[in-house]
Amino acid sequence: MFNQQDFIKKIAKVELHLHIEGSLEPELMFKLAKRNDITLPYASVEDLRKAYQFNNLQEFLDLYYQGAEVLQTEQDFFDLAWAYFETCHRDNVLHTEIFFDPQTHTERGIAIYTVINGLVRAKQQAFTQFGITCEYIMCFLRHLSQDSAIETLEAAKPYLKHIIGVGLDSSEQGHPPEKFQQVFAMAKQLGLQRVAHAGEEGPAANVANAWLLLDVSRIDHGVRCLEDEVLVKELAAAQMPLTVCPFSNVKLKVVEHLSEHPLPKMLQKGLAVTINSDDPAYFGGYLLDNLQACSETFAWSPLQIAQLCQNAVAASYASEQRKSELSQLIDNRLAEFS
Ligand SMILES: Nc1ncnc2[nH]cnc12
Ligand SMILES: [Zn+2]
Repeated sequence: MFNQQDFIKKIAKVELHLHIEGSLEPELMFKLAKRNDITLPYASVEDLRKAYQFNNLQEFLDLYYQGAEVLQTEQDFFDLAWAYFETCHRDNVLHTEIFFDPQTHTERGIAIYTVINGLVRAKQQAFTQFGITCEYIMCFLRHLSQDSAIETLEAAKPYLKHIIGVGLDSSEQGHPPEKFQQVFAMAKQLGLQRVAHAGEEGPAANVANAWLLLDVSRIDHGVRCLEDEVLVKELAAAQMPLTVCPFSNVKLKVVEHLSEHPLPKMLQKGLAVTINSDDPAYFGGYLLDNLQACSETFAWSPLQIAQLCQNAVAASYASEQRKSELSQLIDNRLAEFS
């Protein structure tokens, strides 16, 4: 008998919106705290999990930055990324483009090479052991200054071969894309891809300005673009990829319930939607869980699910050869189940 959940598990998947610091599960947080002699303000893993109730993005970010403090050594960053790659392998996520936030660590005195070396070692092992391909996207924290972002870009220059692009994350309210125009222009000059969180909590104008002023090739979240009909038409016509994160939007109260998520409307308008997990350790599930829950809630057909997976392949920064392999794997799985 056709089992849709099994189909979603087995189909080749690509993730384009995942913060590695947001994949830090409470168990690993406690393990690293112990290893680094840090006392967490929670008595147990259960206590910590109970604290994961958020009314908005900022409440989440406060806990997320606090949690990241257990990350101190290259081995810690390796262990963090390795745990995520193991989940990818389990769930058949075959290509992933991972955000990391160097300023969260350099502000605490951790060297950028400590972060990057640990992440790169995990990526190399994920390829040799699991055949998973991965790219890293370095995000600037928008609550910090553009000067700090420029300093970060300068510090990353020796490691640019490990970084496919730059992104923009953290508090959207009060920190619009135009604040980072110069550093994004510098990143473009260096040949880096550009993406930005926009229209998550902030207005549709942030989506338009990220596109226009930062010259991004993907919008992260973008759900609030729906408030501007002209913009929606332009995004759809250009097939600008939107990396939508359904569980995140529910946990951060962008929407009250998954059933109220605007995903069906976004698809109906012809937007280039992809499904992603954002910060799975904090939001209750990985890419597979997001896809399975959405497919149940919105009664998606196997063809629709395969199309969403193909959207992620098309929007990825993988090589053309890798894209073609991934696309073929998706088609094969669909053919097998039809
Ligand atoms: N959902 C999100 N929005 C903005 N910044 C983030 N950093 C980690 N997760 C984020
Ligand atoms: Zn995000």
